[in-house]
Amino acid sequence: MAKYLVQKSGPLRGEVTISGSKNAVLPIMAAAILTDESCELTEVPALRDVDVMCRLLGSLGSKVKEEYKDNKLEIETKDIMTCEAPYELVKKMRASILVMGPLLARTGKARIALPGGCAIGARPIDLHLKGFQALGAKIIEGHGYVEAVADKLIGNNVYLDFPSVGATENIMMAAVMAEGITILENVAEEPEIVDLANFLNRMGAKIKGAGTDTIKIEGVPALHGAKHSVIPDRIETGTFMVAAAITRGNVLIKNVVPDHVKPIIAKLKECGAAVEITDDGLIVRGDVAPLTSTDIKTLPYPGFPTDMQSQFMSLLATVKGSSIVIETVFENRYMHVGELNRMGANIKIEGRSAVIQGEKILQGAQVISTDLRAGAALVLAGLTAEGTTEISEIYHIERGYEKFVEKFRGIGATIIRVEE
Ligand SMILES: CC(=O)N[C@H]1[C@@H](OP(=O)(O)OP(=O)(O)OC[C@H]2O[C@@H](n3ccc(=O)[nH]c3=O)[C@H](O)[C@@H]2O)O[C@H](CO)[C@@H](O)[C@@H]1O
Ligand SMILES: C=C(OP(=O)(O)O)C(=O)O
Repeated sequence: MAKYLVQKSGPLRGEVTISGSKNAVLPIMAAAILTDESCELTEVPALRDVDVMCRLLGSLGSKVKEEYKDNKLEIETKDIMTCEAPYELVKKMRASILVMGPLLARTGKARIALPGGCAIGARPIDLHLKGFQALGAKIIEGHGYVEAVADKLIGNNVYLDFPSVGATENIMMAAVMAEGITILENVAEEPEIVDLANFLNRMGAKIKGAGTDTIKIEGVPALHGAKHSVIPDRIETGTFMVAAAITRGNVLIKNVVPDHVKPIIAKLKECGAAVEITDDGLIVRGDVAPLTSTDIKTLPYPGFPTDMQSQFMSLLATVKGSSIVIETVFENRYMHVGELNRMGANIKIEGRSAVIQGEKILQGAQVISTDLRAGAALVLAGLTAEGTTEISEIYHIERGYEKFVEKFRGIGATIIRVEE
């Protein structure tokens, strides 16, 4: 099993370039099976999750040409060989469920292993299924699998109980070739939804309103191949922004969309960091003033992203004053707290809230990365901790960060990956 060894690193300085977005590329890859023509994707991050999606699409019948060196992917799905996403792949990556909408749209059938919960919450898929049902699909559950079947999908109005990112994407992909008009209300407004809608529209879909709470889809008979460049990863951006602040450094972060990280910019400024938007990207400085506490509540976009909660908590553990973090999106996203406390942080959990007493001198320790962002938070904490932080189960981190160690080393961090 591989591990990261992180040493206290002093102020990080220099430039880092952000990769394409994991959460945008995964649904876009799934959408590529909606056509029998070839789709070409660029700015594809070389990640474990992308690998799993390539394997899943391959098992469904796609020919996937990976040019990881150039961050390119070509996906061609002349025929769908099977409509099933097996447990073997779904258990490796929950986002495997995103093939359900496209399979249903293209073949009238999708059978997917139920993903179950994970380290951050129960994560049911009831809203995805309700949407498919509204479009005319019959849902059958049993033996750990869920199946959706429809002779024909027909446009309908769907109101989501919660603006779920995955449900918005899955239902949108199911509806693009349904007969008539579909109106999706109370949907997620994340930039990744907009990127997916832009890709689908390039394939010939008729989608309006992505990025707002209401999306209108006019069904079309078929989609064709398209080329698309994936948006930069706003969570990777945020992670390096916090890295600059927590080490009291000065880092230029390139290939970013500043609008996508507005809530992170706002919170870093509240803490006393300086953030400057330039033509080249974002310059984040943690060395201009003493950093102080702030409160955070995670919310669907454009609120503060849950995927940045743990990384920000590492920062709050080191600044002057006490902070409150409230996690409203996932019911159990505090697995990193125990590990941060083992490094000397003082964080108490009360239901969905965490109270952080700051200004702690963190100490390196052996810690476990329980999920992707928890792992990133431990790397950030390790950069300021006395001695060595040994992080295990880093496969979680490598699910979603491309060249993580290389990028950190490029701005002066002392971090190595070791194989045991
Ligand atoms: C691959 C991907 O894009 N992953 C992101 C996506 O996950 P994902 O799409 O799984 O997240 P959702 O927005 O669906 O989940 C948000 C909340 O809604 C609940 N829910 C969701 C669907 C459903 O049918 N029923 C239900 O109750 C979930 O349990 C959770 O509490 O958005 C999350 C919220 O921004 C991010 O943390 C993930 O990084
Ligand atoms: C929770 C995340 O991803 P996933 O939905 O793939 O588990 C994440 O990217 O932080």
